[in-house]
Amino acid sequence: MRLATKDVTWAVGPATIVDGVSLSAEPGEFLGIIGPNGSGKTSLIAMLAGLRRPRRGTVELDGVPLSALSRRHLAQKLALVEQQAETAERMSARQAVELGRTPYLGLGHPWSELDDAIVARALAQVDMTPLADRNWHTLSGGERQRLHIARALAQQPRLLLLDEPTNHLDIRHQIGILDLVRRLDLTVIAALHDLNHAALFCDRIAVMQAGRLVALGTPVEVLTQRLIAGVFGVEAAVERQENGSCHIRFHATAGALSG
Ligand SMILES: Nc1ncnc2c1ncn2[C@@H]1O[C@H](COP(=O)(O)OP(=O)(O)OP(=O)(O)O)[C@@H](O)[C@H]1O
Repeated sequence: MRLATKDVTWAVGPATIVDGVSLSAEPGEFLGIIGPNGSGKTSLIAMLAGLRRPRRGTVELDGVPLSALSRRHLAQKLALVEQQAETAERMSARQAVELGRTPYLGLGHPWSELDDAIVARALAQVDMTPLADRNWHTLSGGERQRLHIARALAQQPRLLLLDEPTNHLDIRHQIGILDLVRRLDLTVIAALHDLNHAALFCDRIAVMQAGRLVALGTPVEVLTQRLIAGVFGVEAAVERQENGSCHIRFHATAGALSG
């Protein structure tokens, strides 16, 4: 499934938060979005998910404007894992994942064994089967994050939007989740903070700075010493890997936060 934006802009009062971004994610592609805190990644993802209406510009799924799709239809195509999604409900881990089946249920479509199987598979994919009956409120931040991802997988979308999906995860699960979503036959768009994860897993990377898209290309094209210094304000050496990817080595700089 292809998702494309044209000139999307979002503003709060006079402050432009996302400024004229045009990009596309092609079917099966893993597109990373990187950029400093406050550069507009979450705001852009909210527009890509149809949660926020652009003040200007369009977002299209396979050529159809998001605004033309019903919420139910959109939820069967596209799943979002938000950065800080919480639930106040008392529910088990499994019940949290079962919510992913909501867009498929209704009159004439009651819960079935197939739904059970899809939920069980999603729990297994994120390594949460052993904790499936635990109460949500007793789970750690990383376990909850993995359940959010399982809920999105249970939604069986064609396109997965992830806002910092590895937040809270230990290194094994960070790599495991990114590897999992890369292998699925899905279009994936993910905001990532770890530039080496972006280099390792993304087909292409979009770079946001102060609301604007300032670079878009393969990891090797985008992750240059110059771009990292210009956008993130840190010194780094970029090493080319034998497999064609790159690895970034950051230099500790005294007073990096003092501007
Ligand atoms: N509803 C809002 N009202 C006012 N300002 C907002 C609102 N939503 C976002 N912003 C501002 O817009 C800017 C972009 O925020 P956004 O959350 O999109 O950035 P981000 O790149 O995802 O940041 P982070 O890496 O910290 O998650 C920030 O300066 C934020 O304070």
